[in-house]
Amino acid sequence: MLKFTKMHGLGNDFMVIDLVTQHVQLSPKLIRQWSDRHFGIGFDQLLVVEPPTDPDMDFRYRIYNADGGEVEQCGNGARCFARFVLDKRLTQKSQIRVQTAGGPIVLQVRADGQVTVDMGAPRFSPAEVPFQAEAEALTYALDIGEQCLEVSTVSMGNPHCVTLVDDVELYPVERIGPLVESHVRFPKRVNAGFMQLLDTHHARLRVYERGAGETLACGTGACAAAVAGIRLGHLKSPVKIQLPGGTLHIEWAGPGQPVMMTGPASRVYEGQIRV
Ligand SMILES: N[C@@H](CCC[C@H](N)C(=O)O)C(=O)O
Repeated sequence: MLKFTKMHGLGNDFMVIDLVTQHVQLSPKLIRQWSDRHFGIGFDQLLVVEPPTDPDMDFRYRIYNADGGEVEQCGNGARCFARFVLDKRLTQKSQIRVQTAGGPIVLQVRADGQVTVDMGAPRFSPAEVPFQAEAEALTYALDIGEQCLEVSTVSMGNPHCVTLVDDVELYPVERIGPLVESHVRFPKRVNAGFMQLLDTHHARLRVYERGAGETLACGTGACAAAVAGIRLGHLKSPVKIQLPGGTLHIEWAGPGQPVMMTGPASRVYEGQIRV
């Protein structure tokens, strides 16, 4: 029997497993079975806690989308990761340094229970996103067949494409999201964010996530949207990003500086599954 914890960050939900004290052979097929909302446990991402391979880090954090693919980063998951390792007494540190495939991040659980994550510095060069473009620019014209979108691309460890829209509730995210997610100019596919500006410190966002579909919240998506809005001169730090599942607070001092994300992390239940 494999023990797991079901958690969520603003409704972006996770199965979290401790592979410091347990062992399981993961496969894309097994992850797809577990993620199924009718025949499995149901989640947007599987989060795995492992011992670090880098001695400067406290843990290694691995992330798998509902489609079974391993990805580089997950912001809402990072906050749940912090709660999980403290609740399971895998650490007693107040600042937790975590190794991810998208680069190191630092987690801090605050006295009010909210978690602040230093997500590292965003990257913009097309090669780092990755995105096919001749040169780096603030926006790019992305031809999706039926229309051309003006998009910003950002790597938060994982790839993001942010489009400004007039009304995010009315915007057809379910139709346009998949066209952006699997656009040929994103060789690793992309998380497609659609942002409506409200004022200089406040925006609404919906994200069609790579490998998971539209979720109630995307932490790295909120960071990427805030960063894109600041770079374009529409937003100023700190920024509140309002997602369908709730609000995240994002701070960014500018190029080369880390993005700080603050929000909640909730435990739903403890479970075990036969493997
Ligand atoms: N929900 C996450 C992002 C999860 C990974 C993403 N779908 C990807 O493929 O990069 C978040 O909160 O950041």
